[in-house]
Amino acid sequence: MKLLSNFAASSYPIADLHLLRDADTRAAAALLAECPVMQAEAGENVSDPTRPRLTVVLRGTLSVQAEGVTTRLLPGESVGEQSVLDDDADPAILTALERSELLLIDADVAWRLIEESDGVARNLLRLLSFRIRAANVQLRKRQKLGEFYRQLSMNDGLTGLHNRAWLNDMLPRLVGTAHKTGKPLSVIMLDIDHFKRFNDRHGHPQGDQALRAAAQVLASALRPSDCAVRYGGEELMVILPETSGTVAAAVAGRLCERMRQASVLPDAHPLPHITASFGVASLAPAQDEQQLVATADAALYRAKAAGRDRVDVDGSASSTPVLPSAA
Ligand SMILES: Nc1nc2c(ncn2[C@@H]2O[C@H](COP(=O)(O)OP(=O)(O)OP(=O)(O)O)[C@@H](O)[C@H]2O)c(=O)[nH]1
Repeated sequence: MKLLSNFAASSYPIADLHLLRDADTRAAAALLAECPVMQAEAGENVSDPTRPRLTVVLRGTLSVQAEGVTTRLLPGESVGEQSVLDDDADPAILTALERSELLLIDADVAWRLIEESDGVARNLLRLLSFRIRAANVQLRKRQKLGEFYRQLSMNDGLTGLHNRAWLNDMLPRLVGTAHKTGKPLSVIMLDIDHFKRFNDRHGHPQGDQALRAAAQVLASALRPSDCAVRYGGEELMVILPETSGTVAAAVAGRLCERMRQASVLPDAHPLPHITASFGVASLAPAQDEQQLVATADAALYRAKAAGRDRVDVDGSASSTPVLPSAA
């Protein structure tokens, strides 16, 4: 930066400085008289990381970069108020966006301006209050964005169901709650039958469509307290809090039947259908979430081995084929 003059020798009126509006102009002029007026070139960094001070834009534009947010200062506006109040150097990066003229006010002069003029103190409070509001708005926006991305990262892009990351986060909590409250917790693992064959016959995009249809069957058949998860590939899972094994088996039977009836590719002739195999397990005393999933997986394996398109309930003697409904 190049020194142009001191403020007394410059032609800038005090009334143009926002911070000094309604201040006692004569007293302010006396205090500011020796403060330097500097010239900065476009792109020049004009921050001072060593000491607190006020920087007032007299001409040109200044960019202020702080905590990931960039703002522009126009003539009359200032930066560094908080650094003066904190008695600490301003961490913001100040860059001239064009050839600019700046008034630099050291912290001790800034304090005397505040102490000697109610107007300056009032302007400062207004300015800080405005900045707090702006910072709060930014914070709320970031929180919303963060929540949006968190939701996104917890959902499977293809089916819209919860994904494995969600499961890894939620299932231990649900298991913990079930053990603590003594209420039952059941899970259903299901896997689309012969899905490789479906893909080979109809194509991978149609396979994706079948997966979406299967997810839709789950989403439309469950209570709001139940959760459907894409466990991986063509394997899905349903979590049923406060649900006994008997009820979960009935739910699985209903899902098995609806899966068979689901309209997968409505425009295809003949209409392709999917079936799925289901394994049901309920949380046993002292069981953790991994053991619960492994138990449901074992039941699913038995349902596959027994002929697919059926439900196997852990602890029951055999897997149950679900008969087509009369309708
Ligand atoms: N279209 C599509 N296919 C997938 C996706 N994820 C996994 N698959 C396919 O699912 C098929 C699973 O095949 P397998 O594990 O052999 O099982 P399967 O053919 O369903 O046979 P069973 O489970 O024994 O009835 C593979 O061909 C995978 O490519 C997906 O996101 N989209």
